[in-house]
Amino acid sequence: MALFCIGRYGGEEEQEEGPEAQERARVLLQRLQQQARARQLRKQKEEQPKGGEGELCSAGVGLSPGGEPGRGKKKRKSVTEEQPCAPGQKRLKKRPRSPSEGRAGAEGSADGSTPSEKKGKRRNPKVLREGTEADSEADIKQHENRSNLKNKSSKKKKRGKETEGVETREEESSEGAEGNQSAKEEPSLAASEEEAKPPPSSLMILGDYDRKPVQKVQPFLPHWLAQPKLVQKCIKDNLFPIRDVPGLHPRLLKKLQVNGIESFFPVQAEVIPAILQSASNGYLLGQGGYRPRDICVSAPTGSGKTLAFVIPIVQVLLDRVVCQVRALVVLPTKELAQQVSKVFNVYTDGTGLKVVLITGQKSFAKEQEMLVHKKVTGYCSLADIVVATPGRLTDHISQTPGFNLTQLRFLIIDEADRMIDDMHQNCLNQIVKAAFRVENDSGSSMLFQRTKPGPITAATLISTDATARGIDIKAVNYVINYDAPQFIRTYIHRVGRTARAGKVGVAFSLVLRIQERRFLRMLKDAGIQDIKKHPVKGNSLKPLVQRYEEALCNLEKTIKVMEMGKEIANHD
Ligand SMILES: Nc1ncnc2c1ncn2[C@@H]1O[C@H](COP(=O)(O)OP(=O)(O)OP(=O)(O)O)[C@@H](O)[C@H]1O
Repeated sequence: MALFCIGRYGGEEEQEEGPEAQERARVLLQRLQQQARARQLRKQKEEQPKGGEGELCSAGVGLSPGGEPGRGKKKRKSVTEEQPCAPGQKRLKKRPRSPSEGRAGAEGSADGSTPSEKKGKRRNPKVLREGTEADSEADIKQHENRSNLKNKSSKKKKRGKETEGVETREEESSEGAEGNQSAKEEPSLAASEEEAKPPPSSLMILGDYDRKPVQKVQPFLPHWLAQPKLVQKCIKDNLFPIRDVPGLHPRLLKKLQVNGIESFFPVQAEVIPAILQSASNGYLLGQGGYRPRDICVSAPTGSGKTLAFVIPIVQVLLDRVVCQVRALVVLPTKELAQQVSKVFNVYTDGTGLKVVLITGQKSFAKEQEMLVHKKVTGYCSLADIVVATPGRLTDHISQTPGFNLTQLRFLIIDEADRMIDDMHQNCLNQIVKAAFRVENDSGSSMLFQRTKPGPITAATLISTDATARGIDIKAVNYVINYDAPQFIRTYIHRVGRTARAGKVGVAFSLVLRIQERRFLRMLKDAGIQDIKKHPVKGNSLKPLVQRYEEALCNLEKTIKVMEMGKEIANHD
């Protein structure tokens, strides 16, 4: 600010006042310089007995916080080296000057004052400086001391700044020369200020390095998550006759009936019309012509989530003309993908829509043949609906020429929570990237979270946690947890293999006495009641040990046979 004032007053007043003003300026300038020298001597005297430590402290004040040691030293250098330099003079020529300017500049130099230094200091954005050049000299020394210390620890940093420093120096030097001229141009103002109150030798730190309080990000739940549409949990009491659901295609109504479905479950009654509504005019559009809504569904295991997306997808694609991948369902395991593709096959049968399953159960080349066909005119899709596991899908995205997801209308991430748990995010990113490439702007995505099977023997499903989710096997009446699940989620996915689709089922959990308390508390916290305790005496289990071991041997053999069967299928 002070610098600005000096510059603004330059020239004109002096021209008006003529030689008198010039003389006055010269005298005042001399007085200023004397004062500065006196102050410098005083300071040196004061500082001498204190030794190095004291100097460093004061240098700390002189420097802006986080000081720029390299720059401080450079400035000093630039002052002596660049004082007479041309750029400053060139700039001086640019605007009209009073005759006094030249003299004042010459005087400044003669007395060892360093215009660029003065101006450089004043223009330091971090420090508002009001001292005289003597202060500047002292400060520069302090800068140097400090920079010497800092340089040891930050040589690299300094090197980086040197180039920057050179530029700054040049600029400061030229500006400094100008500033010096201006300072001399306005002796009366400077002098009167100087006399009224001696220039403070201290520096004012503006504090631009002060730590600003980090704003706390308030947790925010989007509306759809904060206020979800709740659906009835109890299936049996909340059935919706399929004819009452608006907008259902007669063809699908018939198919549903043929497959023994007369009523929709609550989640279906909610989701099916919502998706159909977005496609009511043949295009996928949301309300008011906006992008169709994304839907996130979280419903209990066995509540009918598969049909909730299969039915509307098939209906929307019924009228498609060209075969293109328009629906993609991604599931974490082959078994789940197989299960879902079967349901699609049931409802697309006789419609011309093609469903392709890509899970790695077949060879990569075979899957490529199922997905695309190469013609003279280019590739054409052989799939309308792709049901896939993430790994294989991403392989096709990157390696199958002609496999194109840009016409996608529906992206279903089934078992979304698990996909995230299992670190499939990277695959998801690639899928979404491919699906939402520029051409596709009207995509809609859905997240379905469901609750997987392992080796199945004739009548018993023996499942690990890794295979306990989502698999739908008809008429499973009992689930036996032969160890206590650690987490409620694991428990729910395991027991969810029974009591599906509103039916009843029973789950047994074998729990050691030491595990009992924790297990019961976990169920209670989850609101699971109706638990009956059946104490089993250790002795009564002994006769069963042999049978149990035999069963394990049989299981091992069965798994081997199944693995061999899969390998043969892969080679076909
Ligand atoms: N409206 C319906 N009427 C009769 N049965 C139905 C109906 N909808 C679905 N089902 C049957 O209910 C069972 C469970 O359905 P589904 O597998 O879709 O459940 P889910 O919610 O996906 O379960 P999970 O989360 O465990 O995968 C299936 O056998 C399915 O055929």
